[in-house]
Amino acid sequence: MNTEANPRPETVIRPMEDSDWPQWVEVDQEAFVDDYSPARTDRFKAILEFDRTLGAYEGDRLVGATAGLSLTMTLPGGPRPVCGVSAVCVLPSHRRRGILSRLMRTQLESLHEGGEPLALLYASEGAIYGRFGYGRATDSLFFRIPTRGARLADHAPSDPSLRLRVVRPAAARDELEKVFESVMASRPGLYARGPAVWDAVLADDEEARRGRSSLRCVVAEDDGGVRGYVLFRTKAGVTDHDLPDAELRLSDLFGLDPAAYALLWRHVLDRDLIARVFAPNRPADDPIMHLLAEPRLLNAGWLDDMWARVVDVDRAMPYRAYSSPVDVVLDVTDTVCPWNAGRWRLSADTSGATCHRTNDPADIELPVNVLGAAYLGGRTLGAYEAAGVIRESRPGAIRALSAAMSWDTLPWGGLMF
Ligand SMILES: CC(=O)SCCNC(=O)CCNC(=O)[C@H](O)C(C)(C)COP(=O)(O)OP(=O)(O)OC[C@H]1O[C@@H](n2cnc3c(N)ncnc32)[C@H](O)[C@@H]1OP(=O)(O)O
Repeated sequence: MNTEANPRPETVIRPMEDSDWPQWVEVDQEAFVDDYSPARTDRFKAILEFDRTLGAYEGDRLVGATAGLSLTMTLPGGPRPVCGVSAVCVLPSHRRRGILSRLMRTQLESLHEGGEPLALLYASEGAIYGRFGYGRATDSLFFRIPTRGARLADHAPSDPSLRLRVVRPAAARDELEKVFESVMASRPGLYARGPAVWDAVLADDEEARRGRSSLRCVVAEDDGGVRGYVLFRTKAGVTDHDLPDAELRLSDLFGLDPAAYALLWRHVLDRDLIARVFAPNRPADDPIMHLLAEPRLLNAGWLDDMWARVVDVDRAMPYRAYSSPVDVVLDVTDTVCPWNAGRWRLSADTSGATCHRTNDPADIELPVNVLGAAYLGGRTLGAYEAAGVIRESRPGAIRALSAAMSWDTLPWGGLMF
């Protein structure tokens, strides 16, 4: 018998419907402590797929939610469908009652029953998702480069056939999309941007500006067409002594080749009146690190980028390519998705991989998070061994798995979803 004076209604997890949209916006705004303009709300809605959402309901009242996005992401070996997890929120009055846990488990069960074998997300806080089997898979760097003295080294590539063109971003949209589509396959983690995502990238209302200039675009091109582009905003400023103190905040910078890439960096570092270039989201192996004559001027900082979750070990491990041959028995711990727990033989070489249940003795014991962390190719597994997170019973097994799963170029998502 329930003896509480005001018993809590039962919380039910089910997909959301279009009519729940206003409630969702309210829960989201409360949870993220933010107010959204109608334009931003519309952009958010356009990216969502209602049949891939889950809501936590008390009666008809929405108190928590999550969304799955059908993304095509470059994995080691090429672009594949994956599930992007986004818009996770629980009403502040209902937090720490296990609602997120139920949403996460239900989402993973439904992926297990017929979805993609890999889920990825950007975390609002790094301490949340490890408990659900996600591993930190990609890193991003931020640079705060004082432009005074920041020049490219003499070895930086250049191509006299290249020229710059200042253009309104919306007018160059087709060309930007083409450049992005061409570079996407070159880096694990980059994912295809559909029309709604491009709308958001190029959004230029007051909320998108957040106190900065309108979105600017410069393309690098030759007679054959556009070979790269940069998108940025600026924040005007002068010092007390009337010296230029404006900041240029970079969003996208993509080049199809080293010369176009270098020219775009040259340009942003050399704009008149700009005192600093702030590049808040760059890959961990950004080539600019090898191009600045004085690399210390990068003033780099380091953040987590995407977190990855292997939904099904047997489907996910052959879903990507491998850099070198490996044959190992993995003993996986996974309390959230028990179907993954136990021993699996992973056999892979550069032509493909298989992953099957086995009773053979384990070579490596590891939590499922580490498979997610290493999945996109950006982790060396020796560090997890040194941290006591994984163990080998066959000498050399961890090194072999690490070499096989690592990938050149390092993974990076490029744009939060
Ligand atoms: C992919 C994305 O969308 S990331 C965005 C996530 N959303 C936000 O940050 C918005 C603001 N926060 C919220 O909406 C909520 O507080 C959430 C979603 C983070 C957590 O929801 P809750 O329903 O409170 O989580 P739940 O009660 O299931 O907690 C499960 C466990 O995670 C822990 N946990 C929850 N949130 C956090 C956090 N922010 N930091 C550390 N631990 C956390 C809980 O303490 C609990 O631990 P336990 O199992 O050891 O007891």
